[in-house]
Amino acid sequence: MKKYAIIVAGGTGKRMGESLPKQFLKLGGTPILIHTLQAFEAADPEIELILTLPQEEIQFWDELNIWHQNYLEHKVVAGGETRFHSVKNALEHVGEGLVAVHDGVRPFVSAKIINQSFEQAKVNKAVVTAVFMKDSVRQLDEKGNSKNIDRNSLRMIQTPQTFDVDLLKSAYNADYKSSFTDDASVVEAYGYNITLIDGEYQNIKITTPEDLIIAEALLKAK
Ligand SMILES: Nc1ccn([C@@H]2O[C@H](COP(=O)(O)OP(=O)(O)OP(=O)(O)O)[C@@H](O)[C@H]2O)c(=O)n1
Ligand SMILES: C[C@](O)(CO)[C@H](O)COP(=O)(O)O
Repeated sequence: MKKYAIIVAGGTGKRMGESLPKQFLKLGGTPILIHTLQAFEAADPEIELILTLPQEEIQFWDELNIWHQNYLEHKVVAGGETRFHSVKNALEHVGEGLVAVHDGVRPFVSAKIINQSFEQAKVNKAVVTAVFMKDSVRQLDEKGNSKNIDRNSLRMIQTPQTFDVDLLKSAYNADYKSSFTDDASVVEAYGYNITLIDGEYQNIKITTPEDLIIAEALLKAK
């Protein structure tokens, strides 16, 4: 079965607070996004890679690739206003089979998780990686009062999120809603059940400045 991966990197990284979008910041001297693409290549070189980027950064990315001699084959697609719109644009370049959607800023995804996601998606069609909560959690009401929530009933959701292509394309025909923070929320709104599989704590999303410090440490420990 043909395998695709949409690597979403069409954001601007506001929470990182740098002028350069965070996906291009360096980790061990190499841009984060190159680490992420290499993780998919290492997992299975047959996976067809589709990368979404902000339109205004496409030329910069070409130059970065030449500078870092990164010759991994991939198709570049302009991103959209939100992650939802970026995935929707990328789906136009995906044929039949299975597709993993992965955040470009999660460079520590392992080959094991990528390959397990595709294997499980052959059976369950909508497979999402998740880890248990480590902290206690409380829910706020409208008055600002909080109450404890059983953390065993919660999961922290990661990517890859891997789907049957026809299912994901059908789900993405929906109009955008602000509750669509990931692909699972889009597919669930379409009426399909999500299968959770174990993710990995090291598969962090680099979002705010301290994540870069953690990422450098994770890279050294690899
Ligand atoms: N219009 C967008 C917005 C986000 N993303 C991608 O979705 C992933 C997860 O999003 P997030 O971490 O929120 O990235 P940003 O939107 O760039 O960050 P911020 O919300 O801080 O601006 C990132 O790899 C990001 O580049 C995308 O492809 N297109
Ligand atoms: C897709 C995601 O990484 C799953 O945890 C997350 O929902 C992205 O959220 P963000 O608000 O765009 O960072």
